[in-house]
Amino acid sequence: MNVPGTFTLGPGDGNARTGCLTTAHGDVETPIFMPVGTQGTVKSLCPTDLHDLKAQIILGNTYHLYLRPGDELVAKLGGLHRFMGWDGPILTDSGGFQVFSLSGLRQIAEEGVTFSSHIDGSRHLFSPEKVIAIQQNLGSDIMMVLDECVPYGADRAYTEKSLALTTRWARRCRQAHPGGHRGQLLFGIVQGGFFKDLRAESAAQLLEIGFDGYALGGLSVGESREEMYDILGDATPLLPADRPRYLMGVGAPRDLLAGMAAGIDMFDCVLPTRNARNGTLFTFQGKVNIKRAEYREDDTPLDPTCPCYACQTFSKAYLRHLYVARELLSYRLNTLHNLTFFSIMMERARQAIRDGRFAAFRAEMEAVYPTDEE
Ligand SMILES: CNc1nc2c(CC[C@H]3O[C@@H](OC)[C@H](O)[C@@H]3OC)c3nc(N)[nH]c(=O)c3cc2[nH]1
Ligand SMILES: [Zn+2]
Repeated sequence: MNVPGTFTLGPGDGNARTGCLTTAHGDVETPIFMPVGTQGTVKSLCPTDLHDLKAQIILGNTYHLYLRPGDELVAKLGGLHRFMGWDGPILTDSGGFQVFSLSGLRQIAEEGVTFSSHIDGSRHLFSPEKVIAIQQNLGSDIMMVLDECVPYGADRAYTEKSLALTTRWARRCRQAHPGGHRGQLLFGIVQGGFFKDLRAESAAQLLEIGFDGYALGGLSVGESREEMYDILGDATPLLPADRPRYLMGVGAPRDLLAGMAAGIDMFDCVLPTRNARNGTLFTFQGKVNIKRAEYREDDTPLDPTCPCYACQTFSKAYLRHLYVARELLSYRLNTLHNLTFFSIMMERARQAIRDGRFAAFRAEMEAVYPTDEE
């Protein structure tokens, strides 16, 4: 078995590429979509469900798990893998994003960011050293550095100042986790807002520090699709080709396709799990809003080509009934299906890249997921 951090590139097609990332809990075939399991669970699913839908790696979140149940407790109970019963790879975000998006009363200083818990208002400090210690306690296979995800619309002066601090924090994270520690990998996060020269500066600074992988942060923060794609196209080639490239918080099917076309290897987004809970289901014939009256008497499966338990067992009429009745089973079946769709879509994308027909695959998918939609 390769040492954790080994990233072997497979066949490519244009800038799209396939690869294999070795982690301490197994290999990850890329490009990959990672289901979000913020509080130590992919909402409404068991680990066995995740294995059934061929999830290769899932996400946990430092901010949430630190506040509840506590990273020290999770460490005492054997780490996040044992705690949640998931034996595959886990990536945890540093919590930088959640501190800026969820908590109250934030103060940014050289030392780190001080914030109030969204749960009980208690005050906490996230320093680079602290978020590394938390992720080491959780035992995640891929850790993220502490960064400031610059808000959309921040001016150049703010972005520049934030970038300099974020780079100093990244350096401190690397010093706190020089590598090798139980095979836990550490990824840097490129910031720089929507200023291409600042993005280039950020990438160069992170490369000089040296990380196991590189993420594009500060995107999917409310910008237009063209603004995201503009930065994506410009910044991705600045990331080393021989290391994994991770686009944080992205995204819808069309955004995954655009990301892969630009050379991105890893994605995460709450879309499939969150949309499942509000009745929006993804199929290879397009999106289905299961609460619509047209499905009231529809005895056909959601997607006859889908191997998931929901599509193999129930009708649209039943899925609609569960949703309208707010039954818990609705969350579970809809989530099972949506994550199965994302998993199959990514498998088909990997095969299309290997076969040199990614452009055709992308066009086929965009025909049912048009770029002008929501
Ligand atoms: C949605 N758009 C978006 N999400 C983002 C996240 C959270 C993903 C994390 O948040 C949780 O999902 C909401 C997941 O835990 C995920 O873990 C990686 C980011 N995290 C960091 N550290 N830095 C960024 O610049 C950043 C940008 C994002 N843009
Ligand atoms: Zn299905």
